[in-house]
Amino acid sequence: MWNQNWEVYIMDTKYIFLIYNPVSGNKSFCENLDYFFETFQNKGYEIHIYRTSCEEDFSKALQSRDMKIYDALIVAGGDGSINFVLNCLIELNIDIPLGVIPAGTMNDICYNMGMSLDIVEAIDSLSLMHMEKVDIGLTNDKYFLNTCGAGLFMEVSQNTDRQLKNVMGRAAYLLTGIKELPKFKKWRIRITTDEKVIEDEFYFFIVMNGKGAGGFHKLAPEASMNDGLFDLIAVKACPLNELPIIFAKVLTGTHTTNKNVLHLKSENISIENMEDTFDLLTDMDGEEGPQMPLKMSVIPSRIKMILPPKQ
Ligand SMILES: Nc1ncnc2c1ncn2[C@@H]1O[C@H](COP(=O)(O)OP(=O)(O)OP(=O)(O)O)[C@@H](O)[C@H]1O
Repeated sequence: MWNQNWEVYIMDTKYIFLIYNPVSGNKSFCENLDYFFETFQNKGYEIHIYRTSCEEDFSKALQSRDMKIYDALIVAGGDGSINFVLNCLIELNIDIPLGVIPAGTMNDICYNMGMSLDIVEAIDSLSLMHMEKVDIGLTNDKYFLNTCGAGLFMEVSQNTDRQLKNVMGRAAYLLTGIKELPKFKKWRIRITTDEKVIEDEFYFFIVMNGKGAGGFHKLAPEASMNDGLFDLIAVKACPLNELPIIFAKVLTGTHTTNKNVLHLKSENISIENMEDTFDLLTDMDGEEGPQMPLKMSVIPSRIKMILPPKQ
């Protein structure tokens, strides 16, 4: 078919659009580009490619072509890259199956969706083109696939230096987290769900669509990306010596019954800052999120993702 730019597309060719962030993670996706081409070409796909050089490029990539010709959009990058693409797809009203390659540092989104974190294995799995619809979250006017939160450790991802991430990987987040410990403070917030209102002092809260964040794979052990619900996990302002116990339990996913942990499920959650004197930055899928107050809703089965086939 002919598109507006007078480029020729052949009707029965299958097309994939690949957007990759060359600086995500340890930059290793670039070494796997050839394998990506080999795998998809062998399955009969023609590949069009866009290399990002800044945040604005995700939107530019999707606006600069007729997305209707593509059978799928694949993003190679970290959680931030995936989040930018998700937001652009919805803002531009583009309905296309989305595949993700775990080329970032933490890759929480890929992990939560059951993808292998090995890039070659992830490419093999994507090439099977098994698709499922998943829920997404909306906070104020921004969308997320995995998390939205604020408080202790929530700014670590945004505050970690890119070069440190490239060289040290996940350990870079750990270093930044340790550096941020002395700054943390308790915070009075009001949490409103469809069922209840809770006002208390907390160290942090995180609203989860998937099970894990920040490399903690069982942060919301009961969460599911297709149950139409959020899982909120919040740690109350308890004595400091109780925090290590909670974090140890987070590793095994047994923290949700701890007296200092609030866990609830809801379709809609609002969070208001009740402090007069300070506000906190929010985090959304590892990037800076919207300003408080936050009004969050689940949008069930909103996006078709390419996922590993169920065994
Ligand atoms: N070519 C580029 N050079 C520098 N920064 C870029 C480039 N392309 C995109 N970016 C920036 O990369 C950031 C997103 O990085 P991304 O989240 O994908 O990787 P990561 O931080 O290593 O992984 P994760 O979020 O999984 O820990 C965005 O802030 C975006 O603006």
